[in-house]
Amino acid sequence: MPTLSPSLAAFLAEMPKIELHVHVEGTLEPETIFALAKRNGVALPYADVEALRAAYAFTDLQSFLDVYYAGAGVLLTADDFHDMVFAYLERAHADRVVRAEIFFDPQTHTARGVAMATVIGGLTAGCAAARAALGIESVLILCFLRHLDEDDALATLEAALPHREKFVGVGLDSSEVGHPPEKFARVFARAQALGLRLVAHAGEEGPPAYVTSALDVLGAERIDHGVRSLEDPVLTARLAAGRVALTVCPLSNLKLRVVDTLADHPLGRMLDAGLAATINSDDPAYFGGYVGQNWLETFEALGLDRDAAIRLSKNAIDAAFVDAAGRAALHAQYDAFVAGFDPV
Ligand SMILES: Nc1ncnc2[nH]cnc12
Ligand SMILES: [Zn+2]
Repeated sequence: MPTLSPSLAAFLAEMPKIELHVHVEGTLEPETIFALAKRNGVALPYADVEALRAAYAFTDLQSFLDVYYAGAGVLLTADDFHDMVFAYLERAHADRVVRAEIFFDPQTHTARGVAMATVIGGLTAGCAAARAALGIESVLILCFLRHLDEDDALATLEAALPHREKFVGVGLDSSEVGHPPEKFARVFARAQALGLRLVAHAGEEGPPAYVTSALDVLGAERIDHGVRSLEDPVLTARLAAGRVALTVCPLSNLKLRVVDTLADHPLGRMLDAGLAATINSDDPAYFGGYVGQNWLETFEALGLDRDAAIRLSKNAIDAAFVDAAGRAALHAQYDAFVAGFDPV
């Protein structure tokens, strides 16, 4: 594997970043899971931290989700949600993340009797605390679990409406294959009518046709993952022409066996095809690295250069759910970094 030049490594480490694809429940570190289990008197199906970590040998998306939902079962109080998102934002800040658009899975919690107000209230307070303490911006995106039925998603959206101002959009995650976007057409139409932004996981394990229907049936503005899009030239041309952002998560794809090695990752080919790809961490506590690590390992494995870093960063700024002034400020901040970067 080629090693990064010290100059490119420093550039990647120090540049301002935007994270558009991170599941807050996927930021729970094993030690935190055990600490919260103790604090809340929740029994875990793992003897200790080592046994839990040993379960992180995933073979596919479902093998990960089974462990991820078990881990999320320790979250009960608003403080738990506050502390989880604050810890993530602290860690992201250390990676020079200036803005994070954070997914949460309310059905994982409401199904266990945790109130929607507890989930959203705790997360919102944690984001506000991180903004005040660190200056990091963040917004929340409510995801529907696609292995559940659409009526459950509709009821979840209604239950969240008293907190409408606390999340900017909705997404679709969990087990992809066998749960096509079409299953969620009504709930996405309802979310759109409410003025919410729309994203969906598609083309992670599922076929390119799921990406097409996420666009056509759900009205998704960004595609989460979308790495299988390249298998369909018509879709690829459409995504490129429309500058549809794809929130790619390389270490996730490696851990969940979407690719055999990072050197096989399609990110470089996606950029060559003109796709508006971005780099993100997905579930960093489970996949061996936060967003900074995703940048470093991917650039090393694929031999990408500084121009690619600038394109990927600009793609993320263009895809962020901010107004025109906010976008201009993010571009200006990034441009100032590039202009002022002092190679080592
Ligand atoms: N990578 C992923 N794909 C689908 N659903 C998820 N939920 C958390 N991480 C996910
Ligand atoms: Zn994801």
